[in-house]
Amino acid sequence: MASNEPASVRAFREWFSANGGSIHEDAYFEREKSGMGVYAKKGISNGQTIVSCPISLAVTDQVARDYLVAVLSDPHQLLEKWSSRELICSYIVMHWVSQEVNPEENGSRPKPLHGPYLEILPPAPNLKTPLQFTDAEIDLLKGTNLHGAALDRIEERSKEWKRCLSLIRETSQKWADAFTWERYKTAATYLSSRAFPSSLLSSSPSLSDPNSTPVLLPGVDSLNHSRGQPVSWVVSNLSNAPTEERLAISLVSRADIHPNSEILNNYGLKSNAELILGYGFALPKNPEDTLVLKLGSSSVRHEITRSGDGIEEVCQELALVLKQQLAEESIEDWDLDLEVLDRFKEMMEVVSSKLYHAGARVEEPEGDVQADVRQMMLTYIAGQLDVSKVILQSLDERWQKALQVAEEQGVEVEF
Ligand SMILES: C[S@@+](CC[C@H](N)C(=O)[O-])C[C@H]1O[C@@H](n2cnc3c(N)ncnc32)[C@H](O)[C@@H]1O
Repeated sequence: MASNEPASVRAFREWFSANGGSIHEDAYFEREKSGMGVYAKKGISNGQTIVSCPISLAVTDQVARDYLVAVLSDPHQLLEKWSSRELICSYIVMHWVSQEVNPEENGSRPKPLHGPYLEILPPAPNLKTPLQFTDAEIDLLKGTNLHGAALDRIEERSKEWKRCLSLIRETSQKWADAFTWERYKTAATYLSSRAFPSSLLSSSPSLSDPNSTPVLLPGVDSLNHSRGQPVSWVVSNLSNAPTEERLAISLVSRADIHPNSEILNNYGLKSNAELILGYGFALPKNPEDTLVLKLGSSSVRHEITRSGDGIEEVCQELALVLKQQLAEESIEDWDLDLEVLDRFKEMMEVVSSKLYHAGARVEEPEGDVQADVRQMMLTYIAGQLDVSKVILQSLDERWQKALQVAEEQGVEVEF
């Protein structure tokens, strides 16, 4: 219950309410493996606000830029070129840096503002995205699409960290020494696993604004995900004043919550690849799983779903490739279909075999592999294999149809 909450949560609650935030009186935080979970002391009825965060408490790229401009020497030109992620990650890391490095070194520089919020976030060892994977864990992904995606993610973040570090070093070598890769990875994981789109924070909120940037909303981001959980994110005016600064974003439950059950959010429909890369967890039998296929040197990326959407587009691309290879030669439609299906099947046999091998390696891993990471990978690979089975089954059905068409045209196809 609230009185048994960890000291960090009590300090967060104090900071949050002193700055205009509010948390439902029957909601309490409990420490768990992934960080915190939020639970209901008593039943909470449909339509009630669970948590409300004023926009003035949000961690935006503007808040981060203002702080960095104030503390770094001559930062203007460089900071202009930083992405929202670089700004926010650096701002987060500077909380730890400025706390650790001699206060005299910091002089009269302003302090970052979100300390009590960062204190309730999961510590680095509890984070499980590929940024935290050991080499052995990354290697286990070989043969899956996630292997390349994980390596790309690590490389991109590492480049960002080096760029940010070089500017920090111009101000203070001690700061630069404390501005570590480990800390930058932690900040980047906080951002990928908790950010909301900035387009939500307007008096006319939207989820599909291409200019949207990531924003952290303390408190609102404390709820775990449940697929399909009915919730609303509501933008309201705290004081009836028509200024954006007085806006707050609230999470409202759209279902009755039973006593002692977890209060959940809904992060939207995401595949396990997306959940692992950004959040560090996977959902068993996730209906949003897709298998990504690319043909040879083609740049087209096909995402095949569990219901087989996307298979037809791969067939069409293969047919185009085959027609180009045949040049002037004429070919019956059913014959082209059979060629396409043959090639597609060959490709899927390679994909499935790689996935089976990856699954077998994950079943009996070698080296430094954590049990929960191994389980997450097994869940991901099972989903990839499910989609590849859907594809193979669809190819068999298409094959039978093409044979039937050939037969109707009086052709008996021999193998
Ligand atoms: C926005 S935070 C949610 C609250 C979080 N548990 C905390 O400590 O603050 C997102 C993180 O919570 C965890 N999480 C959320 N939903 C989950 C779920 N359904 N299964 C496993 N972990 C989940 C993951 O570690 C994820 O990166």
